[in-house]
Amino acid sequence: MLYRLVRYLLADPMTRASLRLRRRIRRSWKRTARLHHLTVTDRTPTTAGQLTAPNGRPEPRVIAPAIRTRVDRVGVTIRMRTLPGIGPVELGEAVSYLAATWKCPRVSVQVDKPGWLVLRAVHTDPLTRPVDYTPTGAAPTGKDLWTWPVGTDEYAAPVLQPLNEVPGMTIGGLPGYGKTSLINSFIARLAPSGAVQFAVVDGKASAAAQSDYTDLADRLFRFVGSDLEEANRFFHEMVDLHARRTEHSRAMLGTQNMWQVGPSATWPWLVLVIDEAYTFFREQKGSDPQTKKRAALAAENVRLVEHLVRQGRSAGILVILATQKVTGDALPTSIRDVCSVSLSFAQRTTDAAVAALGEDIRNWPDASPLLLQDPEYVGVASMLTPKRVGFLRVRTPYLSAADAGRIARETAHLTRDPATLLPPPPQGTDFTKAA
Ligand SMILES: Nc1ncnc2c1ncn2[C@@H]1O[C@H](COP(=O)(O)OP(=O)(O)OP(=O)(O)O)[C@@H](O)[C@H]1O
Repeated sequence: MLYRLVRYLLADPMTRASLRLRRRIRRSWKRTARLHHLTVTDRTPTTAGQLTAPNGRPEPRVIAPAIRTRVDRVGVTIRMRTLPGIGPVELGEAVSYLAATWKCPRVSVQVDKPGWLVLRAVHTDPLTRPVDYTPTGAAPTGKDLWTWPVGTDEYAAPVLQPLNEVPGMTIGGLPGYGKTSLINSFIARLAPSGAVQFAVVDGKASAAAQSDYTDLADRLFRFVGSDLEEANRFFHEMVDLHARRTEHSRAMLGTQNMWQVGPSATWPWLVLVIDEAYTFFREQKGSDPQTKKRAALAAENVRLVEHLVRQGRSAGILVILATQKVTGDALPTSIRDVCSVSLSFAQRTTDAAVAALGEDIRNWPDASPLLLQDPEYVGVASMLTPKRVGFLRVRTPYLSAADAGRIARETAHLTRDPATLLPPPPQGTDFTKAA
C-alpha cells in the first residue's frame, strides 16, 4: 500500500490518470468479465470442492481470464490469458463496452503469443494531440534508414512502416490535412544520409520558390513544377536512369536487387515525390492541337510512372504519389494498384476512402478516413500496416518550415544527381523506348 501511495504521489499527472485507470480495471475485473460474457463456467468438480461441498456436489466455477497490467503515461496495457471460447473475436466484440465501463476513450485488442491477448486502454486520445517533429540531423543507418516511423497510433504506440522493397506509396486526403507536411518530415528525417537522394515533381507550383517544398529545395537533386512537358522530360530521365541502374547493378552491387546490400552514397535510394499527381496524369478532353498534345503527354506520363513503380524497386527507386483524391480519374488504377503502402488523411466520400485504402476499409468503419473530417484530425491518417489486422489511425508528427530549412541547409552538401554516379551511357542510347 505504502509503495503504491508513494508511486502515485511521485508520478506526473498523466501517469496518475493511468494508475487510477488500472485500479478501476483490476478492482472490477471479475465482475466486468462476467457482465460482458468473458467468463467460462467449469462444471467439473475439483477434489477439494467435492470434499468441502455440503452434499459433495460443488457449484460450477465461473472463471474470468487471468490478467496482468502495466502502466505508462497514456494508459494501461493488459496481458490476458485466453480461455476456451474467449479469444480475440469475443474480446473484439466487447471492447467498446469495456471502454464505457472503464470510462476511457478507447480499448483495443491484439493477439500476443499463443494463449495470450494484449488489451490496451488509454485515458486520453493520442490522435487529437498534435506532435511536433524536431529532426536531430543525425543520419539514420542500417534498418533505421528504411524503417519509417510514420507516427503514433490511437493507443500512443509507434507505427513503423518498413519501406525496403516498397515500389510505391500513395498519400491521399482532402486539402489542408497534412499530405505535404508528412512528405516534408519524411524527407527531413532521411536528408542527413548521403544514401538517399530526393526529387520532387509538384503539380501545385510552377517553381521551387512557390512550392511547399521550398524549404527543402537545397536537398533535392531535382525540383520540377507543374509544367506537363517539363515533368514528362523528367519522367523520361528517371526511366532512363532506371534502365542504366539495371544494366550496371550486377557489376557495381554484385546483385540485381539493391535491397540485398542496402543503399549507399554511391548507389543511393531514390525517393521520387509526385505531389498533386493528378496534374500530370489527368485526361485532357478536346480536339484542338494544344489539348491533343497535352493528352499525349499525360498518357505518356502514366506509362512512364507506371513503369517506375512496377520495375523500380530492385533498382532502389521509391515513388511517393500524393493527391487529394486517389480515385481512378485522378490517379490511374494501373499506378495506384501497384503501390503497396497507402495512407489517407480525411476523405469526404466512401468512394474516395475505398479508392485510397481499398475495399476492406468498408469492414473497418472505426478507422475510416471519413471520420477524420475535423480540424482536430489535421495530421491524422488511416493506414494499413503489415503487422496488424485491419486499419489503424496514425497521428503524424509536424515539422516546422524553420526545421525543414535548417536540415536542408545542413545537408545540402550531400545532394547528388544519381545519374552522375553511374558510368556514362554510350552516345545515342534511348532507354525510354523500351519502357
Ligand atoms: N501532422 C500535423 N500536425 C498538426 N498540424 C498539421 C500537420 N500536418 C499539417 N498540419 C497543418 O495543416 C496545414 C496544411 O498541411 P499540408 O499543406 O501538409 O496539407 P495538404 O494536405 O498537403 O494540403 P494541400 O492538398 O492543399 O497541399 C499545415 O500548414 C499545418 O498548419
